[in-house]
Amino acid sequence: ASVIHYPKSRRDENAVNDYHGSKIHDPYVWLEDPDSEETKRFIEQQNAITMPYLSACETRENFKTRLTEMWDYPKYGCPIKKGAKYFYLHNSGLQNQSVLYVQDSLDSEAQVFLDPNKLSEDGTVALAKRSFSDDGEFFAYSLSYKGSDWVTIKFMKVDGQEQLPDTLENAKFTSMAWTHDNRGLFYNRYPTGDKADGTETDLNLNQKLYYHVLGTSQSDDVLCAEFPEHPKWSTGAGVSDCGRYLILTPHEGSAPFNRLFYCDLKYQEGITGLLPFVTVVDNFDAQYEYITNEGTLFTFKTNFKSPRYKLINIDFSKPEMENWTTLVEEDENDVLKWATCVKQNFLVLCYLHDVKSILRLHKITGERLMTFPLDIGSIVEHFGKRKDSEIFYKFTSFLTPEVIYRCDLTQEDPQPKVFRETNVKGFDSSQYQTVQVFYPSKDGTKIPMFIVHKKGIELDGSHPLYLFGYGGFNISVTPSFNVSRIVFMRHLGGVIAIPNLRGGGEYGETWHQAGCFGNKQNVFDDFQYAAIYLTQQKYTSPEKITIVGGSNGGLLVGACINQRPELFGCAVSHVPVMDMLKFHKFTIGHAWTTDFGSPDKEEDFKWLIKYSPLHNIKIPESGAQYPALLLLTADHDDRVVPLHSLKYIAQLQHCVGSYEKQTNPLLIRIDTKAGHGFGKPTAKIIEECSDIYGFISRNVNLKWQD
Ligand SMILES: O=C([C@@H]1CCCN1C(=O)CCn1c(=O)c(-c2ccccc2)nc2ccccc21)N1CCCC1
Repeated sequence: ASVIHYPKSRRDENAVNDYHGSKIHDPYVWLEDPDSEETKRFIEQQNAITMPYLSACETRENFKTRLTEMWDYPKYGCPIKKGAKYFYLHNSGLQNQSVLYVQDSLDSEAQVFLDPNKLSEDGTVALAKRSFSDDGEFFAYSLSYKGSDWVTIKFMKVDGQEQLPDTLENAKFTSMAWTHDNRGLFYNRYPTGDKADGTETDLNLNQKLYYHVLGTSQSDDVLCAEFPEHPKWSTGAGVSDCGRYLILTPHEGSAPFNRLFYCDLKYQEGITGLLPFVTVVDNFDAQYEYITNEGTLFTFKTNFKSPRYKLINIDFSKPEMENWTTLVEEDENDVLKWATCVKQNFLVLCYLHDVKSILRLHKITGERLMTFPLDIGSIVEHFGKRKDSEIFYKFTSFLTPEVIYRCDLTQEDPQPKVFRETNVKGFDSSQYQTVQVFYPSKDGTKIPMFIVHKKGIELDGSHPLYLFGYGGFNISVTPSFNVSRIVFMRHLGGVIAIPNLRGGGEYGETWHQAGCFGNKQNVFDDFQYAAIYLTQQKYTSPEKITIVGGSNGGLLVGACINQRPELFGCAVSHVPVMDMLKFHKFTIGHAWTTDFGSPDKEEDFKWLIKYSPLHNIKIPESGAQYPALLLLTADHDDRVVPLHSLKYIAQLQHCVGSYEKQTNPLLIRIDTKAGHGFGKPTAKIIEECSDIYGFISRNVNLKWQD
């Protein structure tokens, strides 16, 4: 492979920080300023070697052509009923953004209601959240620009699809909850500096709850809740199904724990200032998620003394814990993922059983009525409200694009029916198979893993393998349909492996905690032992393995190539967290201490310094080298700011780039008008995928198979 000459970048040898007595160098600290000429030049120099390298990958164009063809299939969201109309998202195939349609009934002519593609020529304006007033008269929606977490809230009158002038800026991580008198809506805002466009790295603190009265200007919005003594708290709020109560559930971090307050809006003469809240739960020991209420009797989904979650009832007329009752007990194996009340007195509950979805119908009084028939896979979307008599849900799996089911609960024995089913032209799922295995990690813990591949392959160690991991924040990696992975299997002979690493939510809060704080190394071990297992079982061999992860999964990749470079031939790390000593200093990074711990605490620092990717780069022992590495980030990523990737690649190229055995490339791709991933236009996704699989093919020596 041609040796790459990496740009030389300034190292500030005076930049040293003291952490609990340890002196830690930070030579690329100057890369933390996104607006400096030096940082901009660094980015230009890196892209100047990366983009030509990626364009030269010979399979790239084949991959892009085939990916574009296969991607071009219609995608639908579940219909949602608002007032007397139905609304649903639809993408004809290659549109940059999905379009919101409206129809008077499920089988009547649909019209475009809101087309985000009209809001930018390159598709970088995305529709984030949607919120209809309870009677469906008004519609609020938030727009995200260039991939940033910042959103602008806009309003429409549904009849006549009339755009209203109201515009709310500086919202982020925001609720959008209408009062049932249609007078206005609750939302969240952060105080901002002079720039809040997603390229700034300023900390997001002191989120406040406001009430916007329709027809007024944002400067008149009413401040309803704030916690000046707790700057890290979020102030997300919701309005109860009956419209009478405002439920406030502050979070302090990313863990499934929140406080619980409410305000009885009935006794508010309008909303004119800070609201009086009644405290129900005043600690972060558990999560309480509003499901529904009947008068003062409230149902919550909780992990209080139930790590796999359960449903409880709290009567707000006597909210003390000793009066709480259990409506649906915690299951002894399965994790309760969501619950919704439909048709007044039914509950639909969705569980995860060994990483596969299960859907059940219960009476509102708790007892189970039936389990819906369902294939092996995931329920990824659902819609059904207390006042509706039907529920829609979307199923997907590794080899099933998507099926939307409708279940009409007015029937005696309700049977779900296929409402919409999409096929991908040129893809014959019968040629492939999915298996689930349970392999031992370093400490012997059995870890579930899905393996997807063409039927009939020889287990001779010859197959290129795409190993994807996440492992944190209580997020479950469940089966999903991914066209680029289908192309990798179909045209590059690839095998896909998805281990469900500790730190995720696959087995509830115990599984999550097993990958947090001082247990974080379990996540890296689980991933490394997945590669060892797949090599031992002769699916593949080390030089043919590509490990892939994004965000917290990008940290996983960074840590694993530092710790065990000899296990993998290639690595792709998307928008990763790499500086574990400073992550809490930028944007919303402070909320991640609930998984990572805090560098400001001595005990936590001791764990963090041991695996922090930026601080554990070294020449591999015994003649090994780093896998071929492609890092990806973007200028408007304000979830995980690009400085993590910039500092990591600078340090890696400096320490390892000129090591004579390091013939694998160590590259970074910095995109523009893009962010952490949410809302990315189809065109950008296809370009990025083509670059990634071209990079993998070139470094794992794959040939295109027609
Ligand atoms: O993106 C992430 C993690 C994991 C998934 C969600 N996530 C987040 O950081 C979630 C971002 N996020 C928040 O952090 C908070 C919040 C605000 C103030 C106080 C507490 C929480 N509220 C949110 C509300 C809606 C959507 C996202 C929200 N990471 C990037 C890398 C490491 C973790």
